Amino acid sequence: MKLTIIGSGYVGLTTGACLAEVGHHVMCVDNDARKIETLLAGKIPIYEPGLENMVRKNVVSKRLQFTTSTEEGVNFGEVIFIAVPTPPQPDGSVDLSFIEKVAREIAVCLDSYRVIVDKSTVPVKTGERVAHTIRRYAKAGVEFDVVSNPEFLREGSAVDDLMNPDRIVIGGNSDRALALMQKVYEPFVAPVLVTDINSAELIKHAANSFLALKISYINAVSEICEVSGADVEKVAEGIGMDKRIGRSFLNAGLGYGGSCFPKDIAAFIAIAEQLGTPFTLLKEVQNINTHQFTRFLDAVREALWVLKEKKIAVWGLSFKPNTDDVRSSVAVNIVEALVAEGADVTAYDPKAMEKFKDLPVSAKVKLAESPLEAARGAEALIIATEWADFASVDLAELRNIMRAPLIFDGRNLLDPTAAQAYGFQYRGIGRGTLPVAQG
Ligand SMILES: NC(=O)C1=CN([C@@H]2O[C@H](COP(=O)(O)OP(=O)(O)OC[C@H]3O[C@@H](n4cnc5c(N)ncnc54)[C@H](O)[C@@H]3O)[C@@H](O)[C@H]2O)C=CC1
Ligand SMILES: O=C(O)[C@H]1O[C@H](OP(=O)(O)OP(=O)(O)OC[C@H]2O[C@@H](n3ccc(=O)[nH]c3=O)[C@H](O)[C@@H]2O)[C@H](O)[C@@H](O)[C@@H]1O
Repeated sequence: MKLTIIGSGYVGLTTGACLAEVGHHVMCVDNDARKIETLLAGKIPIYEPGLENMVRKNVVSKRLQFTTSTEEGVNFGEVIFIAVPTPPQPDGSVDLSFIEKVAREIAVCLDSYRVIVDKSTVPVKTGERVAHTIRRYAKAGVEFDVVSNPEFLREGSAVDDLMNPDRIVIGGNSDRALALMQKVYEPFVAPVLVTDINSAELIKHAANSFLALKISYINAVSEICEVSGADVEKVAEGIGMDKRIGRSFLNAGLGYGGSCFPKDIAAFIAIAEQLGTPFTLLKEVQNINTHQFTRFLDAVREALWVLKEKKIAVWGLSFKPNTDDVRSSVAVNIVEALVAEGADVTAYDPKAMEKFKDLPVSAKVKLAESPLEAARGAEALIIATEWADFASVDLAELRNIMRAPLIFDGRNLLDPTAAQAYGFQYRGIGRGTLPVAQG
């Protein structure tokens, strides 16, 4: 089939590459001319395992094309996916101006029947608005349908998530559109759930909010573990062994970050509020997330007494491992907080340092070429992202090059007993009452 994706960012590019990989002909559109130039030059603007090879291969076979022209894209695809940003507004509600603009842009180019698919994460009832907008701006008599097809990929494992999805959700009310959507997803081995548009839109916000709720739940438990001398890793294992609960998304840490959870939870709260059904549980999910971050920083302050001029190493800048994405990264928030208090921060990340350099705080942070170089002479080490490389660092060498042996492991990456055996004072998250000296 011929498919078009409008918005060649994280979701658009990975989805486009995977749809081409399974045999479709895909045209990715973006109004950022530099991004399209980069892609046309064979470079990938994001780091995602497996993506670069997949894009190259499908560009060579001409199944994947790039353009800045929406008109070209609308003429090309029978199905047109919208994958543009849906950022938060200051009050948490969703800024739908990108979606509305694309709807108008598509409308004026429509000449014959197209299925317009919303893949961006949008509030319930957005599909109805998109359909009205297209109807208003399109030539009289042109036929089209609007479908909701939310995306569930995770950054860092996007290719695998797209190629082997747990489910494909298609929300629509036209048999013609649903038949074309079934054809799009025919090559994938995954259950397809067909719903109305509103339910499909709601599934996305409800799923992300539930995952965030799981994280906040275990983070709240981690605080109880700390004061009671229990180990959250064991507690998570024990509750996760119940198949009804499951172990995934029960990793206690610094709280959830990234370009999706913080904005989507805020959005769902705003959506519920607007519908007159306040979702107070999710406000508590947010509160716990903030509290988890604050109490981690408090523990650092408590141990170091004064942060000003203290040399602190931070391992990890991306919001999670296996990505170079630093959008709403908790690791970056930690760096910002340390810098604001005058600490002398040296950071290292295997993939995210280039993108970190675009952030204002980077002007006040030194970047190292390896985890050990970042830790040289440091009075404390903070592990902010759980990159696998960090777990294999030689602890004896680390102990030798640090000025003071303090580790704050915000991701429970290291084995506390091993760290202590090498003379470190180790503080993880929810890992009993391991002491950290004061002053
Ligand atoms: N990043 C993720 O892991 C996931 C994101 N989502 C959702 O997907 C949507 C897109 O997110 P990302 O891909 O992360 O955003 P992104 O910011 O990486 O990409 C969006 C792209 O759209 C382009 N764009 C904006 N307006 C345009 C227009 N009028 N015409 C053509 N291109 C235009 C931008 O230049 C940008 O390249 C959001 O709603 C997000 O919540 C859903 C699942 C996963
Ligand atoms: O809508 C989206 O954009 C996507 O949001 C998340 O994916 P992503 O943000 O890429 O990454 P996650 O693996 O979910 O991690 C999000 C945050 O939660 C944190 N997290 C995750 C899991 C966990 O157990 N503990 C924990 O603190 C991570 O460190 C990270 O800061 C969802 O997992 C995807 O299903 C969804 O498609």
